[in-house]
Amino acid sequence: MNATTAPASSTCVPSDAPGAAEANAVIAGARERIDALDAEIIALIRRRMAVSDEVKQARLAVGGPRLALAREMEILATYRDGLGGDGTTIAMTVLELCRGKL
Ligand SMILES: C=C(O[C@@H]1C=C(C(=O)O)C=C[C@H]1O)C(=O)O
Repeated sequence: MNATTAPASSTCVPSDAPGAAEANAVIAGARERIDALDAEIIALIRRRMAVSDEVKQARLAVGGPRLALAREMEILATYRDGLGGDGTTIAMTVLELCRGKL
C-alpha cells in the first residue's frame, strides 16, 4: 500500500483533531517522498555492494586479503563527518553488507 492510499489511521493523526485532513494530506505526500528516497538508498547500497565486490575479487585474485582496515577507517570517518556520530553506525552496517562480517 502506498502513502496516498494508506488509511488515515496509519498516519497516527487523531481523526477528530481540527486540521486532521490537512495533516493527513501532508503526511501522505511526505511518505511518498520517503518511500522514493528509501528505494534510491537501497539501489545505491546494492550498487555499492557490487563495486566493493569488484575490489575484493581483484585483490583476492592476486593473493591479497579480503579486508583493508585502513581504508575502512577512512570510510567510517567519511560517514561520521557527513552524518555525525550515528554515521559511524551506518558505515559499519554498509561495510558489513558490502564485505561481509569481520
Ligand atoms: C572495497 C574494498 O575492500 C573492502 C571493502 C570495503 C568497502 O566496501 O568499502 C572497504 C575496505 C575493504 O575491507 C577496498 O579495499 O576498497
